Amino acid sequence: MFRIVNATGGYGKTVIIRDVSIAVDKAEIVALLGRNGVGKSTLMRFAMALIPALSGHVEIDGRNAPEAPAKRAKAGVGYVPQGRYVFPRMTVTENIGVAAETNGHSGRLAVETALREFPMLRPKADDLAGGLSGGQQQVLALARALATKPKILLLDEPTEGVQPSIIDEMAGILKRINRERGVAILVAEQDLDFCLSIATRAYVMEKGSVQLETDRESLRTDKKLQQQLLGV
Ligand SMILES: Nc1ncnc2c1ncn2[C@@H]1O[C@H](COP(=O)(O)OP(=O)(O)OP(=O)(O)O)[C@@H](O)[C@H]1O
Repeated sequence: MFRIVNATGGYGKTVIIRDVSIAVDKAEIVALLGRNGVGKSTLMRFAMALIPALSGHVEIDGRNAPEAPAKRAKAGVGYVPQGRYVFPRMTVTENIGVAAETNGHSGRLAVETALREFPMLRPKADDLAGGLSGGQQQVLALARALATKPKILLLDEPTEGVQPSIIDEMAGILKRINRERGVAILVAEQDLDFCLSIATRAYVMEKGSVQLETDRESLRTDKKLQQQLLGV
């Protein structure tokens, strides 16, 4: 359903990712693992057309994805960047409404759906997003991405700076979204336990390339692999 094909790209003349290919099927949850700085975020930016492709391309349902980020979002790619980026001076409701309307959907319906799906946001609906806790902002960023009605969600380190109880809740939320809405998820993470709790497959990156594709069982049992590739 979603494929990154032979992706090569970086910043200016510096090539960071080389010849990376990744596929995520409809309604799959796939993890993108690797140590700090191996290029996970850069691959996510490539997938969202936020950096130019030196070579390679992205396919959605067998078709080449449009090159501009806004068009890619309309074609069904939802993206939550590392550090989340909600609009801090807008309320929770406004954040969700704007995301929906920018992508041609009803803001009112998106807000209703989000507050139903994420009870944690209900008491905060009229609060400024900048005043929420890290975990609440992460959930809001997720709600914003979902308001665009994506086929696939790209999540860049969603557990970073989020307290453990909310990480567990987030894992539950992602599994539910995946099951009930049929949204595929590609999640870049350093938190192996979180990935093991939600993803059935993983790609492991090293130095800008995919070194290994593996399944949950192998990741869970192969301690040597964990140490070698993730430093855990
Ligand atoms: N905007 C940028 N301009 C130039 N170089 C960058 C930029 N962003 C990242 N890099 C470099 O690209 C390399 C890969 O970084 P990237 O953020 O993609 O890795 P990562 O695996 O996501 O790591 P992290 O978990 O720390 O985010 C690093 O060497 C980083 O310094």
